[in-house]
Amino acid sequence: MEKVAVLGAGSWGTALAIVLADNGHKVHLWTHREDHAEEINRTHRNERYLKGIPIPDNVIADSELAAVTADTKHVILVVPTKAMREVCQQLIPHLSQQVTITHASKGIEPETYKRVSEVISEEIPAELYRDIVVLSGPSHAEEVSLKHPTTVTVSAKDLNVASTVQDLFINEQFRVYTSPDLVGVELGGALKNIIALGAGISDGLGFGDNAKAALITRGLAEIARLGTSMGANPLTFSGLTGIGDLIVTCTSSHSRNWRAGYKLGQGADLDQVLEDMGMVVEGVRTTKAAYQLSKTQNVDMPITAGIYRVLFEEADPKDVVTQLMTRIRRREMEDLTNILDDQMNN
Ligand SMILES: NC(=O)C1=CN([C@@H]2O[C@H](COP(=O)(O)OP(=O)(O)OC[C@H]3O[C@@H](n4cnc5c(N)ncnc54)[C@H](OP(=O)(O)O)[C@@H]3O)[C@@H](O)[C@H]2O)C=CC1
Ligand SMILES: O=C(CO)COP(=O)(O)O
Repeated sequence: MEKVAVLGAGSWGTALAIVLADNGHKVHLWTHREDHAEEINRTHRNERYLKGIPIPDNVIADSELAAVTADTKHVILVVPTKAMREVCQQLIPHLSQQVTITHASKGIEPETYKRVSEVISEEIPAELYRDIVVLSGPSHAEEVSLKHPTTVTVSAKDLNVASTVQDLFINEQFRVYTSPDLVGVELGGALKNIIALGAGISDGLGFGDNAKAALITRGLAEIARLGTSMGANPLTFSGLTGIGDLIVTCTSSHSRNWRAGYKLGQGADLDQVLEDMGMVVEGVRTTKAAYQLSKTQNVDMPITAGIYRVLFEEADPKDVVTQLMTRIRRREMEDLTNILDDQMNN
């Protein structure tokens, strides 16, 4: 059994800490607030982030990074992507031996367009870690903490290191696969949040299952287009971290992205929605990043562009739906039909 440091005591950090504790590991859960650590240790609950869920005794919360990281080979980073650079910088002085860094955050940094593993590798000197692993897939913290069956994927440049993280987390309720496609796994997890905002907007406008299915399917098409242009394997998007996470986030009221979208569809103001949520809604920043990326990569992403206009240009969601539905007529599998056309003509 290992000592594992989990950095970030929100819903996902706490749920992953519980999985690790269930596997017999000694888990040190870092929160940047001393009163939060004290409350978790006293009540064995994290009521604000995971209501009513008991936290096992082998999870110890702490606000001191030195104590959390001492004698550990595994550091799990689970803070919102916005906080990732800052937390990495705080972590550096406490890394006395080479660790495996796993992150479970889902986002892309606006302006730099960096994936989370790229942000981590920019901040933490390479000699301080073995490799950077991503853990992603369809996994709402609320259900994981209830031990409902869940499947996720881990990926890293070195698949042997990803396998050690698979060993750490896997159990009868939490099945962990490995994948060699780090780029695809990270991008699928980040980009699905944009489409989940769209699915929420669609539901908030009162549309039904047809619209939702259209968003999921056409959303996947544009995620795969951008992803492959950035070096991902297109097959990854038909897996857990692609379509799997897209389905769970677009159809579940657990999803903060879906819930934020739902309120926007009903006419609420974005700042108010984010304030009321009290938890991270990663899709907002990632929409900005993906919208910028679609331009630099010259990739058509009409749904992302529409959601960008709703979030940042005060577009009326109803008008955006009309614009999407009245775009120039297309063939459905544009890339596939282009290939077939080429084959027929040669
Ligand atoms: N929730 C889920 O089901 C899943 C979430 N994820 C991903 O996990 C990541 C974290 O999400 P989640 O746990 O849900 O987020 P939450 O909003 O539930 O919690 C965020 C946590 O991060 C802390 N935090 C925020 N800023 C900082 C900072 N600068 N330094 C230190 N700690 C900070 C918050 O502290 P404070 O309380 O002080 O604000 C809080 O403990 C996201 O990228 C998300 O997409 C992935 C899969 C599932
Ligand atoms: O990524 C998630 C489930 O896989 C959680 O999604 P939300 O951040 O929208 O709640």
